[in-house]
Amino acid sequence: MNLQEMQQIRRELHQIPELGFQEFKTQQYLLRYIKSLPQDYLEIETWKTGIFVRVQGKQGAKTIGYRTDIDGLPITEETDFSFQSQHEGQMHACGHDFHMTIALSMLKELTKERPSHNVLMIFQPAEEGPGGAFPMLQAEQMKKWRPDVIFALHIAPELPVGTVSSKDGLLFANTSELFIDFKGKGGHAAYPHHTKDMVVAASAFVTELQQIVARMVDPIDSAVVTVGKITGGTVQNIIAEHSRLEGTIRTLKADTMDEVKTRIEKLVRAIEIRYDCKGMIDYGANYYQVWNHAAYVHQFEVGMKEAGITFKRANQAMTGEDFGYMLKEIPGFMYWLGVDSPYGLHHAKLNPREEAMEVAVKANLHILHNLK
Ligand SMILES: CC(=O)N[C@@H](CCC[C@H](N)C(=O)O)C(=O)O
Repeated sequence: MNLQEMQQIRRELHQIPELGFQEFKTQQYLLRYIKSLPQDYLEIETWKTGIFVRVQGKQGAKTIGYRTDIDGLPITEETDFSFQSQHEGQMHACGHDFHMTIALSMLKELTKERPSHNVLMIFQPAEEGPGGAFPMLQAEQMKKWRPDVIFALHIAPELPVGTVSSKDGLLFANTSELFIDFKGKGGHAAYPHHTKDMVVAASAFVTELQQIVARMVDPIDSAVVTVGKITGGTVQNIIAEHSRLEGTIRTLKADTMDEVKTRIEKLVRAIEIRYDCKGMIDYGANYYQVWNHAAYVHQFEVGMKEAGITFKRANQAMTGEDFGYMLKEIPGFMYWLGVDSPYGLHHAKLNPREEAMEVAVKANLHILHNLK
């Protein structure tokens, strides 16, 4: 597939971002394209809003899995693209439009040059939440077409086009979503002494929360707690009866995740006592760390040299990825693809350079044709 065709697909997908497990238009778009390819060696099966496509290899001794995520984020786009999101309040702000286009392009090339190994292309919903990788691993298709090795990529705004990056061992952190509701007693803004103000309770919680990382986690280890959203109250002169915090916890070690959660629970109990309210915690979706298998990262590094693509050793990142669940069961790796965007992941002006998709397809086909 040439760059022009990739640009067209990426831009069409960019206009229809959908949240986790609601990727209905996206699934239809992908299926339409996949069914337009020569079908001789393809088997296609849907799973919820995702898709499995199996390419029957010439020898078929081994199956290589490749996973792309397909969901968007609840962000209002602020780019000046002519192909802006048509779904209000939703945007492909994490590059999944790129990821899908790269996968379709790989598939087209595989139907032209049949691979030696079988290839299982996995179009996975809900990476941003609540997580599609874990349930997809339990799917029937995963049992009958189980890959022997699996890989995936993620765009990296801070790396130049033409560069890929990875490392053996831990690449991405353990993550857990965090939702906390505080319930108190509302009332007139002029009579605070008759109320239990949940805006004040939420504010105290957020301020104190950062002490968990600053003072309770070993500085040699690492953790992040971020509150990305606070809601509470109704109007300016009514004291809020309810407040809600939505955030995420990131840790390099699984044990540290347990420790941070215990500290959060203690802090919520302390807020309950201090502000005479009720605090309820829900950890939402948890993602297992992305742990790359050294032997495959090594093959990837060697392969990129052969393909004329710059390989850079990556640092560990506090991003999360439910692809970690796939790597927990199947050996393989994940890598960063340089896309040179002035705005980062999850930013309303994310603007990755489209030429990077050609680099990714070249890199991925090289892996598929050469992986041992
Ligand atoms: C690559 C990336 O940005 N992934 C997301 C995964 C979200 C996990 C979950 N919803 C959470 O917020 O904990 C990320 O935010 O790192």
